[in-house]
Amino acid sequence: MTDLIEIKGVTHAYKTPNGPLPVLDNLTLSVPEGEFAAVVGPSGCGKSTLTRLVAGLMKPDTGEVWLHGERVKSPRKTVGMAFQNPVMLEWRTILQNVILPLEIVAPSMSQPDRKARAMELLQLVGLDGFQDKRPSELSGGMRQRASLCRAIVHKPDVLIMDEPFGALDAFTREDLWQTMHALRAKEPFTAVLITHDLRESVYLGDQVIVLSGRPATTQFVLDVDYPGGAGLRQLEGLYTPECAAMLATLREQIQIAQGRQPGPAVH
Ligand SMILES: Nc1ncnc2c1ncn2[C@@H]1O[C@H](COP(=O)(O)OP(=O)(O)OP(=O)(O)O)[C@@H](O)[C@H]1O
Repeated sequence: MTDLIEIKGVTHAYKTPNGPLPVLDNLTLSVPEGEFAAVVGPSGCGKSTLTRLVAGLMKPDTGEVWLHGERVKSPRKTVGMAFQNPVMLEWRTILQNVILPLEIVAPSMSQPDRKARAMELLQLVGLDGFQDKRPSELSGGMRQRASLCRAIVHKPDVLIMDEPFGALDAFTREDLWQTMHALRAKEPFTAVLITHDLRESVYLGDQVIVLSGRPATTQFVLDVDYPGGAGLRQLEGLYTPECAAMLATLREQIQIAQGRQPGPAVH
């Protein structure tokens, strides 16, 4: 499998009134095409900075970011993004919000084709019937579903998600995890997910990348061998000894990243 995202020896420091704040330190990682990478690490270690670099929203001080064999030097249209608080335009309907990236990336696409594409995704995430509502008429979970549709409507090379489920209650979050798997089964994409939730990282990730404390570097990579084999992952798999062992390993790595002695694992 070829690597779709390649981050090679990236170092970055923010300029602050108190001097440079080193955030990334010689960070190297790669995500093969079609894979889902979950990124975890201590709070403030530089995870969001990493997503901005991949999207081309900022340039690293040193090192290189490559996407699909091209060096990233400016914002990329071929990247879809979803955040914790989806920014939806209230004067547009849900359908019009989902269509928005197509208006920018595919201006020659006909209106009926745009609508058909958006409706296909809205149906897939269980939002058919809500396409004419305004964002404020939907629950937080529904808005996040619509935001995921908007992030992939233009078939981006890579979907970057920064804590997209962080503000949702536990049950809604689990529903969204399953929706994410359903979306990937329908149209595979390469994804980078920033999360603080280790269960989420294991349920969704093909690999879980643990970043060290700031300035972040790649401390550990877990290849997820999710119980149940190929096919849609079942939530029940999270309660198996295999998953418990993976979660214990990740928990230990996070403690190391936080500069703490790993404590006993709780199963
Ligand atoms: N534009 C900026 N200018 C100066 N400092 C910044 C800027 N953006 C982020 N920082 C600082 O850089 C560090 C890393 O920020 P970043 O948001 O990448 O971390 P994070 O791992 O995503 O954090 P969290 O886990 O809390 O979401 C933080 O200390 C933050 O305060």
